[in-house]
Order: sequence, then C-alpha cells, then structure tokens
Amino acid sequence: MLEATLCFPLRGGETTADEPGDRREVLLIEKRRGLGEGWYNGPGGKLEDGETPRECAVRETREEVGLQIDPDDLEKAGELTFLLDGAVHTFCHVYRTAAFAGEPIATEEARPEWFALEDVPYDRMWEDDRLWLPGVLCGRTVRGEFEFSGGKPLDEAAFVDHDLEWDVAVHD
Ligand SMILES: Nc1[nH]c(=O)nc2c1ncn2[C@H]1C[C@H](O)[C@@H](COP(=O)(O)OP(=O)(O)OP(=O)(O)O)O1
Repeated sequence: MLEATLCFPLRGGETTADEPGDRREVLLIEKRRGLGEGWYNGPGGKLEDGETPRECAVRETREEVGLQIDPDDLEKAGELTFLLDGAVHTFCHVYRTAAFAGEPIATEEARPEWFALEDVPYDRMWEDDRLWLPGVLCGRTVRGEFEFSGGKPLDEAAFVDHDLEWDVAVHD
C-alpha cells in the first residue's frame, strides 16, 4: 500500500455587501507525469521514508510548484482510501491551507493554475474528486473509500463505488 498526500492552497475570499458569496480560489496543478498525468489535482505525492504526511505535503508542494508552507499551517481535511480490485492501492492524507509564501511556478512535474471555487475543472480531474473536493474546499472534513476495478494503473481503472463520511475527526 502507498501512503500519499494532497494539498490545496487557498487564497482570497474577501466578500463585500455588493458581492457576497465565496470568492476564494484554489491552486491546482496540471500534472505533467506520474499517476493522473494530464489531469488537474492538488500538489502532492508519495511519502518518503521517515517522513510524516504533513512533511510530505509541504515538500511536494515546494517541489511541484515552489510554494513554501509551514507544516503547522496545514489543516487536515480528509483521509481517502483508494482501492484497486479489492486491495488498498493508496491511503491519501488531504490538507488545505490559506497560509503560504511565494508565487506558484511551473516545474517539470506540474503546471500550477488558480481556479475560482465555482470553476474547479472536475471534468479534467479524477472522477472521485467531484464527490469530496467541494466539501473540503468549503471547510469540511471527510473520510472516504473509493473503489476502482480493471487492473493497473489506477488512473486507467474504472471508478466503481464509494463511501463517504463527513465532518469526522481526522488527525495529523
Ligand atoms: N483517485 C484519486 N483521486 C485523487 O484526487 N488523487 C489521487 C487519486 N489516486 C491517487 N491520487 C494522488 C494522490 C497522490 O498525490 C498522487 C500519487 O501519485 P504518484 O504516485 O504519481 O505521485 P507523484 O506523481 O507525486 O510521484 P512522486 O513525486 O514520486 O511521489 O496521486
């Protein structure tokens, strides 16, 4: 089983009487290699030896788009289990943060792009994202299980079933 992370940096959000509503933006990456290549997702990746999930989310966000994040500023938002043909493929820790330093830059791994929350390109993301990411972006916590079938790699398997629990306690 792989352990991995996803991180969703958020910016903006000042509302006025004239323009109420959630006007925040989320930083997504268009992945240039690896699992989910060509799709949008948050920055993230697999844990390295000896690394905590929080450290991994900070490192991957720095390596993929050049943003600096203090690990204490990450807010844990979810725990997702991705199963492939009945076996756990990846356990993924999901974080969000409104605190970071720097401007996103494109790297070999990723092209960053800010999206208004109502314009998140779910048709160009993993099929499961539309089920859990909207809640995560508006501050909720989630625990989810997502089943894929049809053999490796996971991004070519069919998404067949899911189970979600909202507003759960998630640690670290
Ligand atoms: N069904 C799914 N929905 C989703 O939103 N993200 C998923 C997903 N299945 C995997 N991921 C994410 C979690 C994690 O951030 C990433 C893992 O992909 P990879 O193994 O290719 O990692 P990386 O491309 O970052 O590789 P490394 O840099 O070598 O760690 O894919």
